[in-house]
Amino acid sequence: MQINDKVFVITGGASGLGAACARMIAEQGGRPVIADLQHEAGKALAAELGGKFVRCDVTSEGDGKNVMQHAAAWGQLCGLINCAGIAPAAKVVGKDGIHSLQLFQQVINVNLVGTFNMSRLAAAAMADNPVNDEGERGIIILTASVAAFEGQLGQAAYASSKAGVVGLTLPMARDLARNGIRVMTIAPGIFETPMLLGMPPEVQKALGDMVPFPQRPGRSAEFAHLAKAIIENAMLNGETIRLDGAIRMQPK
Ligand SMILES: CCCCCCCCCCCCCC(=O)CC(=O)SCCNC(=O)CCNC(=O)[C@H](O)C(C)(C)COP(=O)(O)OP(=O)(O)OC[C@H]1O[C@@H](n2cnc3c(N)ncnc32)[C@H](O)[C@@H]1OP(=O)(O)O
Ligand SMILES: NC(=O)C1=CN([C@@H]2O[C@H](COP(=O)(O)OP(=O)(O)OC[C@H]3O[C@@H](n4cnc5c(N)ncnc54)[C@H](O)[C@@H]3O)[C@@H](O)[C@H]2O)C=CC1
Repeated sequence: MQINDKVFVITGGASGLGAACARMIAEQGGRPVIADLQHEAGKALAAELGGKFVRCDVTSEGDGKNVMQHAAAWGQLCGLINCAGIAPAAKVVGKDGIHSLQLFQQVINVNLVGTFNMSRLAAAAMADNPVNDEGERGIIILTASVAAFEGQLGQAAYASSKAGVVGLTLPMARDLARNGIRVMTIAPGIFETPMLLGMPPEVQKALGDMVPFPQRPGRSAEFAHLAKAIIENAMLNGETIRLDGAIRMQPK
């Protein structure tokens, strides 16, 4: 799929990995539409990149439809990159007592249901595109996490939400093959973003030290680099790619 002059929606695009993807799309001559809750950061980045910002809660059908309408009004929507996500931590039974059911539902709702909501709406919008020389109409990238495979202590909600994203990848790719839309997932390891930097320094160091090589957190531009490769390689479909420096997370 070509990026130049095409519209790409990036959820969670106001920060971290999503912001890096919005920047990559702009650098490649594409038209990034940043869909995020963070109004100020989103508008500022959109202004810097010559993109657009649409305030959006990915769990909202109305917000998602509004994003796709803005995208379609700007040009040909050819891609969606789902980066919106939250990562609260709580043990099933911890010093503060039993894991909140509401918290579990919120994490699943944002990370899994929100990803599905935006993906189905983008797929419907892209299904009307003319095909390119590969027969493609669009590309959808989901963001999981290594926690989908090695969730740590306190990650019951987060890890299961990300395992759900991994599980969504192949059936959605199978469903959308007839529409010429590919679906791929990136499972990042430890990446230097506000989400990670919000953790205590000792936790950040412990995680960074777990990475065999390179022994450091990933950079957001490295995530965007893989997203670009996925967009441009028509043979990548229905799979989850770990981007993690060979980390295999320990219990804590
Ligand atoms: C303090 C850290 C804050 C973390 C904030 C979360 C931000 C997450 C951002 C992650 C970005 C996403 C990146 C990604 O996708 C890739 C990754 O996943 S990177 C890995 C990220 N890892 C985590 O997020 C780990 C999350 N888990 C935790 O932070 C901790 O497990 C948690 C804060 C949930 C609980 O910590 P803990 O200190 O162990 O508190 P506890 O409540 O479990 O226990 C403390 C202490 O209390 C006693 N106790 C506990 N349970 C009981 C019990 N049932 N009965 C009696 N006593 C109990 C006991 O003395 C405990 O001490 P221990 O040493 O554990 O015995
Ligand atoms: N930073 C890391 O180490 C890793 C991050 N990830 C995942 O990558 C994705 C991006 O994470 P980061 O860039 O690190 O985090 P971040 O916190 O920097 O960015 C997440 C963005 O999502 C937005 N968001 C949250 N809930 C939303 C909602 N309901 N609707 C719309 N936007 C919403 C936030 O406003 C924020 O701008 C997340 O899905 C996260 O779980 C996965 C593995 C590692």
